[in-house]
Amino acid sequence: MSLESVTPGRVSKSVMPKTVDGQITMEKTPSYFVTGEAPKRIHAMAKDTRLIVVVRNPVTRAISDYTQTLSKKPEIPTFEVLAFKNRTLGLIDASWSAIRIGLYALHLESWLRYFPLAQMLFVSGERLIVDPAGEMAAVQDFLGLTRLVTEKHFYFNKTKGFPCLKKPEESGAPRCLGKSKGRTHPRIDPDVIRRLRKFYKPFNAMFYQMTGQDFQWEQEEGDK
Ligand SMILES: Nc1ncnc2c1ncn2[C@@H]1O[C@H](COP(=O)(O)OS(=O)(=O)O)[C@@H](OP(=O)(O)O)[C@H]1O
Repeated sequence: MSLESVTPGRVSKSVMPKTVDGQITMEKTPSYFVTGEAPKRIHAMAKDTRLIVVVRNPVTRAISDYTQTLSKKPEIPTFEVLAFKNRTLGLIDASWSAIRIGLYALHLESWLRYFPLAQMLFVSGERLIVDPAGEMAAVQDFLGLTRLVTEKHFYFNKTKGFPCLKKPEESGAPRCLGKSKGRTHPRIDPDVIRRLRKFYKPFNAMFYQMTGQDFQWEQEEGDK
C-alpha cells in the first residue's frame, strides 16, 4: 500500500496497530512535508505529534530526485532542460517538483501554522553521512529516548560512501543502504549548478532563520 496515495492523517488510524504504553508510533512519508493539507490533518489527528524532517542541500536534493526518476524513466529530458522555464533568461522552473520540494522555507511555513518549532526536528542529510551517531543522538533526545544508538553501532562503508549499521552484538550481517540509495549522480553543467545555488540562496537563508539552524549549504565545495 502506498501511504502517499492516502489522505494524510487517515493513514495512521486505518493501517497502524494501536500503540501501547511505552511505545512510540512512527510513520515515514517524505511527501507529507510538501503536501499542503498534511499539517492541518495531522494536527487534527494528534496535535502533540513530533515531526522529524531530513533536509539536504536543495541543489543536491534536486539532482538526487532527478537521478531517481531517470533510473525509472531513462527517456526523460536532461536535468539542465527540466530545470529552466527559459534557460537564456536564466528562469528556473520552480514548478518542477525536483526543484519545488527544495523550497524548504515555504513548506515549513505551512507547518508552523499548526505546530510549534519545538515539536519539529530538522536532521541534516549531510551530517547523517559524516556523523550518523551525532544526528541519531539528537533524534533520540528529541523523542525523549535514552541514547541507545551510539557510535559503536555504525561503521563507514567506503565502497558505498555511506555509514552502515553494525548488527547488534553477534546476530547476522551489517545493514547498509539498499541498491536504490546512494546512486551516482549524472554530471550537471556547472553553470546550471551556479544558477540553482543562487536561486535557492534566499530560501535557504529564510529556512536557517526559521529553524535557528545553519545547514551551511553555501559552504559546500560542489554538489554531487
Ligand atoms: N541514512 C542516510 N544517510 C544519508 N543519506 C541517506 C540516508 N538514507 C538515504 N539517504 C539518501 O537520501 C536519498 C534518498 O532518500 P530517501 O530514501 O528518503 O528517498 S525515497 O524515500 O526513496 O524517495 C538518497 O540520495 P542519493 O545518494 O542522492 O541517491 C540516499 O542516499
